[in-house]
Amino acid sequence: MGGRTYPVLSRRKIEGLIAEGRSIFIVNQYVLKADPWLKYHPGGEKAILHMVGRDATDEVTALHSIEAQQQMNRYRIGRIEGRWTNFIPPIQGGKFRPLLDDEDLDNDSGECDPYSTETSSGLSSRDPSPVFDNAEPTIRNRRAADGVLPSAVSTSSVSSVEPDDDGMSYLDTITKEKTTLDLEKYPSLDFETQDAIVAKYHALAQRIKDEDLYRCNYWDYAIEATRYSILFGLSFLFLHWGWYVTSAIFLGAVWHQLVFTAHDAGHMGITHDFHTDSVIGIIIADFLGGLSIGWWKHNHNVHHIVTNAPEHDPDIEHMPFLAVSHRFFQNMRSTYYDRVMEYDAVAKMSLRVQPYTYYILLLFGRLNLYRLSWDYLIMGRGPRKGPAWWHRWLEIAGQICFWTWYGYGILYKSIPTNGDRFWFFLISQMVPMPVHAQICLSHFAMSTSDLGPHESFPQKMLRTTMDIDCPKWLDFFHGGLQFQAIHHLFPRIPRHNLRRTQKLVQDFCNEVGIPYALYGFVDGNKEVVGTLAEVSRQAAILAKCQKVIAKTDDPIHGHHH
Ligand code: HEM
Repeated sequence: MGGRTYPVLSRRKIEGLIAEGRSIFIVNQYVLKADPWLKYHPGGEKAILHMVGRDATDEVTALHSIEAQQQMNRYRIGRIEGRWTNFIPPIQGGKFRPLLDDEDLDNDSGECDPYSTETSSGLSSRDPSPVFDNAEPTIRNRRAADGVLPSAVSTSSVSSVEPDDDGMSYLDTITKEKTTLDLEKYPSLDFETQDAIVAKYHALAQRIKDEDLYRCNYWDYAIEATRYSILFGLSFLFLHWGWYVTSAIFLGAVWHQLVFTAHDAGHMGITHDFHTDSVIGIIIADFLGGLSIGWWKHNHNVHHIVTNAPEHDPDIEHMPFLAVSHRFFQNMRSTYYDRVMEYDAVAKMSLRVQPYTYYILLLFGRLNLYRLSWDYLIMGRGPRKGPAWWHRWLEIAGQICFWTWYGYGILYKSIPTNGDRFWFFLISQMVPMPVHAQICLSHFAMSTSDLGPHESFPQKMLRTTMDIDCPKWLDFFHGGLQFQAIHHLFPRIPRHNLRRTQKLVQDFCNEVGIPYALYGFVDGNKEVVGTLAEVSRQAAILAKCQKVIAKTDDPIHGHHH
């Protein structure tokens, strides 16, 4: 296929194809159409849909093996000339104008004015829809690029807002304030700055390759396996002796540790071979832990692409129990779950107390994961065709195996009384709680603002993710999640190489002027609880606004001054 030449496709043509429902994105200046592949994609449909209309080069390179990238070449339908200006993908609400039969496409060379407030493909005089949603963030970026803030808002206080409507202007003000803070803190979104960041990110990727940081040292996993075996062994020994609580604690500790290796395997970060790492992941997650790695990957793949976007990232969608952004007060529609996340009475009550209930909820996190795993496997939400078709069946076998050894073997056969069974179950399920806290820690306190489609992949990852500073000897406890920002930049780097990668990433951040968020474990937790408390306060203010409106609107009790 190497020698094949592809036609240059104009921006207008690409827009028209997307308007027809085609899944088109750009990789290394080639135009790819993934329609026939969507059903087969091991990364799930949504991962691709979030890249439609965008230059996906960095996301695709970060998340795929070389073989997968070669396989992708089959879907090339053309190429582009010049720099691609990202559209907002349809799944994120972007609007695309269909091609008209008599439209003159030759007028469009694919070049565009990035700061045009019209569609950058150049509106034709017969344009059927002069209002073009995809232009909106361009307007915002123009302001950002000019150093003018998105709107004249003060960054000092949110409580000064008049409760003049149903509270929506209050929420808008917070959104603008948060966006303004990000625009001040992070490099400008103009093309020149973002392109320079991307060029340095590519240089960083090359350095990482040159230093052989993708090579997994299997001895590191021999140490992991030894640790897991000792913990498992102790759990069974204490079970045998009738020390049920102690046994449950050790079993919970194994699960806490196993999650990290399942995460590595899920990212193909161990052998880098899709099938081998998938089997490792299924053995660990399903056979030993009772959780579906397929469910987790389905979720996690999207999370890696639209990190911390309230409408799109399932990892921060925990309504009605928790909200890490005021934007969840707006009955937002989740594109991941395809449903409205209602801000209802239950949500209002839970959010009021969320800084206090946070850790308690995490204690039950694992029970929720069983529910989600079964839903995924029973409903067959994963790929049914393509290279990952058999994962579902191996996972179901894993679930049967898990409930045989854990449910029947331990809970029923080895433990004599119902009381002991209850405590064993509860304690073993709760001990892995720190892993849930560790997962939330990476993102909950970071920005949830949408800076539009022109923000580069590396900047977005670093703006939405934090790392945890810990001494080397504690690395086993954090299991690699302490290097989450680095992991988001390069998801396939083996976990045990992340500490070495950190120095390179720090240099990169200094060079391009992106702050690298690094907190101690305790401080990071304080940030998270602080964010939960802030959102909780915002909910209380909103409720107050709405009460005032309700009163003034009430014809009997209302009193207009
Ligand atoms: C026609 C286009 C595409 C093809 C042929 C393709 C192919 C593949 C293959 C074969 C895998 C399995 C893992 C591997 O071998 O690397 C995979 C995984 C994945 N793909 Fe794609 N892909 C395409 C487009 C995309 C796009 C546009 C995205 C969005 C960034 C994406 C995101 C992912 C993710 C997140 C995974 C899971 C990675 C993991 O398991 O760690 N893919 N893809």
